[in-house]
Amino acid sequence: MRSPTPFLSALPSHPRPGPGCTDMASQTRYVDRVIPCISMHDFEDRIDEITDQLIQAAENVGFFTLIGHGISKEHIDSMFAISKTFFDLPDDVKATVPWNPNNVGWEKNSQIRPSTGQPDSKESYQLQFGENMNDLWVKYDDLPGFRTASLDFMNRVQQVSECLMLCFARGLGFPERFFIECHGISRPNSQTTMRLLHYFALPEVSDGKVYHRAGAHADWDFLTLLFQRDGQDGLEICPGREVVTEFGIGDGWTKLKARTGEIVCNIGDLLMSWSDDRFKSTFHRVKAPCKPGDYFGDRYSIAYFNQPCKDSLIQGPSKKYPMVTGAQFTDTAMKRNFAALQEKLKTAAAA
Ligand SMILES: O=C(O)CCC(=O)C(=O)O
Ligand SMILES: [Fe+2]
Repeated sequence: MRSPTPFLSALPSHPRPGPGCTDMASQTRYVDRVIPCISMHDFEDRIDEITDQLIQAAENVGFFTLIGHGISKEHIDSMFAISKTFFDLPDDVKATVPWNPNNVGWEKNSQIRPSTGQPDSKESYQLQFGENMNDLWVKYDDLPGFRTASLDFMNRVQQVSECLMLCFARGLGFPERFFIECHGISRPNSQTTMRLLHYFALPEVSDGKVYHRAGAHADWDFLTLLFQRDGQDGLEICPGREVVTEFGIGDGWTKLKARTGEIVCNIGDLLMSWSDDRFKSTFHRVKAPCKPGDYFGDRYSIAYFNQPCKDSLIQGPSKKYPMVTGAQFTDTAMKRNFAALQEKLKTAAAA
C-alpha cells in the first residue's frame, strides 16, 4: 500500500534530475569504472598509505569499498537478521515509531525523490544515538534486544567511520580528531543515523509500472557506509558532481556488486563542501529492476550516515563557502531537496 503523504524527503539525499537519468533502466548507458577497494588492515601501521588511497578515491570517484575493516561477516549477518525481524513486524507495530524530520523512525513507500517524482518502493527505519530517538525505539516487548543490538552495531560502524575521518582530516590538513569531534555520537545533539532498508520484492513480469527502489540522488551527509547482502544487487553510481552548490549529473552508470563483508562508502555533500569541492559527492541509486538478470527479490541494506552535530562549524580550508553550523547545513539540504521535489511534481502535473 502506498502512503498518500508526500514525504518531505528529509533523509540524507540530494537528488538531481538530469538528462539521461530517468531511472528507466532500459534507457541507461552503462560504463565500466574501477571502484577503489581499500583494505584497512593494520590501520595504525598503514595509516599514511590508507590516507593516500582514501584521498585518491575521494577526489576521483567519490565511492570506494572497504575490506579489512574489523566488522566481521557474522556481525553484519546478525544485524541484517535483526533488521529483518523489525521489518517482519506488522505495520501497525512499526507505525508506533513513525518517521519524523529529525531523520528518525519508520516510513513505508513515502520517500519521493526529486529525480523520479515517485515514492521509492521500500520501507526504512532510521536510528540515532541521541535525544532525537526519544520514544522512537521500537518497544522492548515488541522486539526484545533490538535496541541493544542495533546500538552495538552502530558503535562498531562508528569506529570504522572515525578511522576514515581521521584520514580525511589528515588529508585536508585539519587537526587529526577534528571531524571525529564534529560528529561526536555521545553528544545529545548528534545527528548520525543508521538506516535499515527493506526494498520489497517486485513482479518479474512487467505490469507496466516502474518500481523505483532508490531514485538517483547524492547523500547530504559527510560520509555514508553501506552494508549489502550477497546476491541482492541493484546499487549503481554515476559520478558527475563538480561543485556542491550546483545540480549536475552525468549519464553513465556503473553497477556495484552486493557483497556481505564489504562496506561501500560514498562521499556526501557535507564532505564535498568541507573539502572545498575537492572530494566528490556522487550520485547513486538502487536500480528499478526491469530486465532479465536484474534482482527482483527482497533487498535489505543498511546505510550509516555520518552527520555533523548541530553545533559543529563547517568550512573548508580555503573558505570556498561561508561557515555554517551542522544544523544549518542539514536544514539547507532538506529545503533544497524539498524545493527540487516541488519543482518535479509541478512539472509532472503540467505534463
Ligand atoms: O540501499 C542502498 O543500497 C542505497 C541506499 C541509499 O543510497 C540511501 O538511502 O541514501
Ligand atoms: Fe544514498
